[in-house]
Amino acid sequence: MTDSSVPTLSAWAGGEERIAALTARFYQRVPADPVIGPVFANMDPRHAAHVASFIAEVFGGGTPYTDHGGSHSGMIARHLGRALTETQRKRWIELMLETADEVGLPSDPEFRAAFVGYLEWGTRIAVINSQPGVKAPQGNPPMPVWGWGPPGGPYRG
Ligand code: HEM
Repeated sequence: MTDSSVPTLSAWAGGEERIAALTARFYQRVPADPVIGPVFANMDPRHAAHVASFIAEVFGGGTPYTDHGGSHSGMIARHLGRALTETQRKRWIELMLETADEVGLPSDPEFRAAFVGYLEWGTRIAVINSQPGVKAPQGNPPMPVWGWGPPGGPYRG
């Protein structure tokens, strides 16, 4: 049984709109970044919005990504063959966390622990899937689901 008085990570962050503000600013900053700028040289103009709806869905904010035809396997497919490096992964996270501060995402310990945990997990999965020879997933793997984790709920002082 889930406790309905505990907000989802998406709701705590401010919903898909706030997550979209985060990704919009992040991908605005990306082109000027010497480490990850080149990785996104041919970025789709809707990329930031797609990543926002993906994260909102993973964070319990409804199904905006799958409602628009997205799937976990589709997301994985976008990373295949890119041979992402650990240096690029680390810079992606660093820039994302700087941007989270810049756009004022909640900074309480509970939210940030869950957020960083997801970014660590998600970026490592992206790097693994991007290595040469990794094939597209079979079938239709479910969307990941991320919650509050060990802290167990939002910061209440
Ligand atoms: C939690 C971590 C991550 C998430 C949730 C994520 C999510 C996504 C999603 C949803 C797409 C598909 C977007 C679309 O359909 O337009 C995508 C594409 C892509 N991702 Fe990621 N990603 C993550 C990590 C990374 C990292 C660490 C890198 C590289 C350092 C990366 C590089 C890319 C690139 C280059 C594309 C294709 C962009 C384009 O050309 O339009 N991703 N990602």
